[in-house]
Amino acid sequence: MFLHGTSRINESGHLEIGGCDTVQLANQYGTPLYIVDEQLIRQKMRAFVGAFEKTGLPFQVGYASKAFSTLAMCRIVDEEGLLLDVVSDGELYTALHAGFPAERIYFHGNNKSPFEIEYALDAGIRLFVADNFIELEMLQVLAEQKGKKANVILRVSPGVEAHTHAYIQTGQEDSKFGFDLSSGQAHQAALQAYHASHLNLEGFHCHIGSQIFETEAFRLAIDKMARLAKECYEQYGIQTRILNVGGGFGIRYEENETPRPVEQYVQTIASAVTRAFQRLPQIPEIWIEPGRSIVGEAGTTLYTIGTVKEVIGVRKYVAVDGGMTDNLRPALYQARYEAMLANRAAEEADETVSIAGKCCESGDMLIWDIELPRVTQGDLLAVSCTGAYNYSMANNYNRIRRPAVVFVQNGEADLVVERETLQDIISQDRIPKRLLRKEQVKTNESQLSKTL
Ligand SMILES: Cc1ncc(COP(=O)(O)O)c(C=O)c1O
Ligand SMILES: N[C@@H](CCCC[NH3+])C(=O)O
Repeated sequence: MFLHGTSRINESGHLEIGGCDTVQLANQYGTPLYIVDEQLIRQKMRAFVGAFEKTGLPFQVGYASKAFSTLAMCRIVDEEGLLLDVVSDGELYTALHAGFPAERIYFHGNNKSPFEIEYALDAGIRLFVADNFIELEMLQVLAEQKGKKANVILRVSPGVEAHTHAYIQTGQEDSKFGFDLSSGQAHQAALQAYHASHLNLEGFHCHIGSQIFETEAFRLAIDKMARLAKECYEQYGIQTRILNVGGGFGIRYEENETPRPVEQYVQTIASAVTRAFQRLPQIPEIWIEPGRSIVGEAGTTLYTIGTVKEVIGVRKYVAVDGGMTDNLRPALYQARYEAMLANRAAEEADETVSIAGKCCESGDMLIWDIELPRVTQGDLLAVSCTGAYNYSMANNYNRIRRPAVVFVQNGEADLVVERETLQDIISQDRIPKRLLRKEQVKTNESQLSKTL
């Protein structure tokens, strides 16, 4: 397994992250356990900011909450001075509850509800990334009702196909996200927003997909967005003050993968924007909003190995105490991960096994064909690079409890999300009166009265 950030193999032959022995973490917090290397997160954020500072251009780095959102994470994003991208009332609530300043939060999403829009307007967020005509109308009406002006940038689908899994491509024309560029919808939306009495159009947004290794797709998208900005300026007098080019920068899940260094993505974006906007009155403030490239490599999931089944002459299945409930990505995108035995990290691999999850789904396989030392029940498996879209996509399939999350740094571990309890699993359930057994009626009613 490729070791990221502060991960190393310590003198006991155990995997250590942030100065904490993962075997001790497993004993203390149980498994499955998400371990997050706080120093690596901060380092990634600073790398984006530092790379932009070198360009001398106006910029803002945002963090896409969808990759991993908790109260503690919002505190770190705030301390590092980034903007925060949210896409739901839940992400907004988390941010505000963490004390994240509303004026650095902006709201994404292709189907924002009236409640979400009102909540965000009341909170006084920085802006909305408007996705479609119905939303523009809702924003105008709700802002007017509140006697406010809503700042907006328009999400545009630029018709650029990035080379990544089809389910995480978003910039192509046939997409559920954004105003289509080629049919003239984006121009029409710009005109509508510009003339709306309670909207303040500040610019444009595009996001071409996720886990992108090439830089060419970003350049192509920026060229198209600059053409849109130029046409809007020349035809309607609209000035583009912000150009948000999204996130999507690839990371190294497997040792043989070679994503570009952050500086290279930033350099490409900065020079593409400078060149493409040279005939316009001003270079817009460049925004990016990475998620995966900030938290992905910082996460490691620790599992306990349970059963082992050998299909003679075919394959050995090694089952862990989690699976598609804590990491949906292999089942959803055929995503590949690397792993090691955390308690025997220095030992040589001597067999090929496949790692199965514990859900009642044949597709619940975390890793096919991985080389490991001969495993036994009770060994600890550490799967690397699980910081992004793991905890945030975790679910309770089979009524499995979602794991705890610990942040580690300088030898200290802080529990930032508690493991769900069995009580949590039924906490939202209600039994209708007609299904209650006699002895349950009283308890249920007293519970209900407590909730009401
Ligand atoms: C609009 C938008 N911005 C930002 C992101 C974050 O992408 P990534 O985590 O690949 O950086 C996404 C997710 O793909 C997205 O849809
Ligand atoms: N959830 C996806 C990426 C996010 C897509 C959001 N536009 C993944 O795990 O890779």
